[in-house]
Amino acid sequence: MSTPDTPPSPDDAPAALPDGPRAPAARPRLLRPVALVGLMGAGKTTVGRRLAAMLDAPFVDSDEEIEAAARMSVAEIFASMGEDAFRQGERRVIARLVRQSRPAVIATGGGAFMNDDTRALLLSRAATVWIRAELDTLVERVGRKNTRPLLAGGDPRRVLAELMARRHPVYAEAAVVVDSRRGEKHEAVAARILDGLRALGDVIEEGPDAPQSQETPA
Ligand SMILES: Nc1ncnc2c1ncn2[C@@H]1O[C@H](COP(=O)(O)OP(=O)(O)OP(=O)(O)O)[C@@H](O)[C@H]1O
Ligand SMILES: O=C(O)C1=C[C@@H](O)[C@@H](O)[C@H](O)C1
Ligand SMILES: [Mg+2]
Repeated sequence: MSTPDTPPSPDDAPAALPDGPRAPAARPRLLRPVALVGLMGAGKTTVGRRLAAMLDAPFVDSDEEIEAAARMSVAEIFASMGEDAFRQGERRVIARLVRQSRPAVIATGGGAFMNDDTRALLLSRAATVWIRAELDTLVERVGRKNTRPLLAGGDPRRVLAELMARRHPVYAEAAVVVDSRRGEKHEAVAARILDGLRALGDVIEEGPDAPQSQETPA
């Protein structure tokens, strides 16, 4: 115990209470929107939701936003108004989403990045991430749901292979490329995207207690 004429010793400091209340660990914070691009089945929607939760950021999906605005499913929009009308709606929706005041994780529709205007906008205002997956993986994943108009009535493997040949060189313009491998959990893909975003340097602000990269040095 220290007295008024003895300086306090470090031992006088209150003992750390291991089980006492602590400030909650601050999460990394998003400074710019993140736009996920890639083919149908890559995981833009399902991985994107996990990534947004890790960043405590809003999650938005351009397909879901278009559906809400049109009060129709993507398949119904394609059937009743055609693909061109869908693409115009997609361009407008994405332009709105990247300008939201609070940066969000945006899952874009698989074809959105192929539009020159949308791609230019995303490359200038968002951190773009291509979630890349092999053909076999995509074919297996899209087989779980039959709501994708571009795959309706055709052979999904053939259609996806054609889209892959056309789109991969364009998706490759994204700032970050992350492979989504078969058997790897959504969370693992989201964590690697977070590492990629950190490496860009101007997308994530670290909280004081934010967990550091999961990557182990080679
Ligand atoms: N890493 C993963 N591990 C296991 N399943 C996955 C993974 N990523 C995606 N999936 C599954 O693949 C399917 C398609 O994923 P998702 O809907 O997220 O793709 P998408 O890129 O949003 O496709 P679309 O462009 O058609 O909207 C879902 O059933 C999802 O759970
Ligand atoms: O790859 C595409 O062109 C598409 C992907 C989906 O996200 C939807 O936007 C729609 O089914 C078209
Ligand atoms: Mg999706």
